[in-house]
Amino acid sequence: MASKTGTELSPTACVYHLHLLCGMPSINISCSLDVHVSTHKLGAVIPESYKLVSERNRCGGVGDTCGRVKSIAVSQAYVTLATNDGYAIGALVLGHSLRSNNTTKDLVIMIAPAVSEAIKSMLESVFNKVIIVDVLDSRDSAHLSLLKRPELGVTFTKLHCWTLTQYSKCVFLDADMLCVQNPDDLFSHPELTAVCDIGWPDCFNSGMFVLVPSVDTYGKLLQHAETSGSFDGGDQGLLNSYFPNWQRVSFIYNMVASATYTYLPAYKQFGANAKLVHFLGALKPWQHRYDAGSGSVHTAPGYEHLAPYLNSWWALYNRLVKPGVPEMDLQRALEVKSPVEEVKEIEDQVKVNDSEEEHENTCASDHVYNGDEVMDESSVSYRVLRNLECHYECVSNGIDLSNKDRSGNKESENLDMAAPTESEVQEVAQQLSGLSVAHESLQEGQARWERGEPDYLGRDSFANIQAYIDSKIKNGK
Ligand SMILES: O=c1ccn([C@@H]2O[C@H](COP(=O)(O)OP(=O)(O)O[C@H]3O[C@H](CO)[C@@H](O)[C@H](O)[C@H]3O)[C@@H](O)[C@H]2O)c(=O)[nH]1
Ligand SMILES: [Mn+2]
Repeated sequence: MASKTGTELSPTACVYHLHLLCGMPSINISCSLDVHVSTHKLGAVIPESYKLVSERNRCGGVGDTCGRVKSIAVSQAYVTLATNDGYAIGALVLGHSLRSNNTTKDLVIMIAPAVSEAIKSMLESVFNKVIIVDVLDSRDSAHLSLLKRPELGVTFTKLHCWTLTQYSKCVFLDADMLCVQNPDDLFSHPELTAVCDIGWPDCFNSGMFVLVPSVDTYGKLLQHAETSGSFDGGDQGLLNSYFPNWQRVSFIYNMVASATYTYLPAYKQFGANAKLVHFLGALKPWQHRYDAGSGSVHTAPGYEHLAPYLNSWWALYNRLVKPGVPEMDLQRALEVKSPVEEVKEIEDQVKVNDSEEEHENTCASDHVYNGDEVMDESSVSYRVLRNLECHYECVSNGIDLSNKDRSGNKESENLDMAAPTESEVQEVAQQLSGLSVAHESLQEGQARWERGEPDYLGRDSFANIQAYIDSKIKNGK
């Protein structure tokens, strides 16, 4: 607990003070504010009506024995959000990971009424406060569909964190984050401090941000949402347009796990400093399959680089969360959502070709990913991307496709498998906006990388680079 002494209380400090004094929900804080904002100073007599300060109040120390204001608790908290049981499980692991890294801050979770009783009581054992909030929804399907994440409208609910005026400062954390080192030094930063978004670094990623709760800011944010909306349909677009002068802190405070492989040397150099890891994207840690036999996570293809973090997440989950939640509730909470169902279906359908020789000459991957999504095998997009991926892998394996007759050999047979028409290719390339490479040579790939274009297909993943190096070594090149 930090405390402030010897100065006149600022209006905001008074708000905290009153919250601390009025630890009882029956007190209507808002109608008391006007009086106390202007009259309370350190040493001032606390009116009878507010002598409710209790020894049990964890912030404590606000009044002396004569009922005078002695100090003002300025407590700080990490805040997260879970509108359903799945994210609540994520939040439980996040909470444990913060505690196991010895945070000195309070932990607060905002939940929607949809969170089940069993999981709610588990949350109460980990978080200092469990607050039930109304779900705010942007209902902006147009923008959200650009993000391909229709479910993210509810992330507007995050805005409620500005109403937590009993805290002088908060750090909001997405429920899909994991603390790997103590990040408490974040609290020395002002509102609004955050980390660059990896997709558009002029924007911040709203998975972690430092905020100063204020009913006034909350109202203005809601107003901003109403008048200007959000350019991405979620909270991130709204917050970025409301806080254009945000301050940047290091990527280690919101290390987007899926980005680590796009700049591997930097990851190797700085990755060990990470304090908060963020499993951004459609497939969350609790949606990966954990294999109790091997004690490790079966990472979906394309997510292999996340294995160390996913294993840490599952270790905490297995040790501290799973034993405390009834099996039935857990099953419902971890109910695998569509992306994983699709992964399983595709995995079951695909016959993995183990033959070493065939492996060299044909495509190594069994699935096609567009970013986070596993695609429907029958779709045009699937066939186009499959074609691109086959091409890439043949190139990676040192197979020169440029002079081959596409109908007369094995690798080209594979390449042309269900080959899409030219217009289909164009259509999908357009859909992927920015991915204009139909068939890419290594040089083109390098140029794309140097232009900083997003690696939608994960072509530059470490696994692919390694396969390429291995094939070169094998071929003595
Ligand atoms: O149904 C939902 C969806 C989200 N959340 C909460 O909102 C957060 C954000 O959603 P998430 O699925 O983690 O989004 P990201 O994949 O991280 O996507 C990005 O885009 C979102 C929408 O702008 C931002 O909220 C994120 O911070 C940003 O990282 C979650 O962690 C939860 O805390 C829920 O409680 N219920
Ligand atoms: Mn997130």
